[in-house]
Amino acid sequence: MPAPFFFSFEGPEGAGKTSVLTAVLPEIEKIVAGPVLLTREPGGTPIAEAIRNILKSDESTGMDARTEALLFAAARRQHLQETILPALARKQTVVSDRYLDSSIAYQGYGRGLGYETVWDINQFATEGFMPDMTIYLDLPVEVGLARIQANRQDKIDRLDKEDIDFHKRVREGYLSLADRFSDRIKTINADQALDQVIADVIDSIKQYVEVHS
Ligand SMILES: Nc1ncnc2c1ncn2[C@@H]1O[C@H](COP(=O)(O)OP(=O)(O)OP(=O)(O)O)[C@@H](O)[C@H]1O
Ligand SMILES: Cc1cn([C@H]2C[C@H](O)[C@@H](COP(=O)(O)O)O2)c(=O)[nH]c1=O
Repeated sequence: MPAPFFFSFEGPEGAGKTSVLTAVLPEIEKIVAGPVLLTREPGGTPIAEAIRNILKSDESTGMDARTEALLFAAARRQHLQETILPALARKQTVVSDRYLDSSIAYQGYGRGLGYETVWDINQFATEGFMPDMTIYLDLPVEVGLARIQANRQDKIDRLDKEDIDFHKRVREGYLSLADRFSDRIKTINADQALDQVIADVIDSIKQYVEVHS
């Protein structure tokens, strides 16, 4: 069995992470020939899920940007210590729906706190622990927002409701990260039929595992 891997999935709102993850998880289990733990950020432990509820709630409208960044980082710390690292120690591959890149994109670029500030607080939170490979689902923000407005009006949360310029800065942040960490981040065109997105993601993970086993 290959070494356990830590994969993260990233993307702006409506990129299709949930749809893709549901489809690719059984394929990843076959590729790594072992058990896979699917988890998410913010969340993945009771404490981090409680922080998630605060972060997503409309009652948190007006939350200070640094408070927001610190809460995401705190949830990440707990998730890493309680869920991710123990699973890897059990030789279980971990797939996380979002990780540190989300903080750089949303708080660093979206909120304008800047790359360095958000990177630094997350170094404290993670002690530098990063995914082996990150799948970034890229698409124009208008396409992603139209998808969620058409399909899940009821579940649109505080961050989804930010204005279009915020979401454009988030995408710019992701594109800049994909450029800076091109060895780790694999960009997938998410503005195509779901089956094609799924096939591209599976191919990328297969290639990565073949080379790194
Ligand atoms: N490639 C695609 N083409 C068209 N529609 C899609 C595609 N991928 C996902 N969708 C639809 O877009 C909506 C959002 O998808 P999904 O919930 O998987 O995205 P997400 O990235 O998890 O969103 P968020 O992070 O904002 O929760 C869903 O209704 C889904 O059916
Ligand atoms: C980890 C993380 C997440 N966010 C934002 C991105 C989304 O708007 C929500 C999470 O919702 P999802 O439906 O589970 O994708 O939180 C963020 O701003 N910063 C972060 O570090």
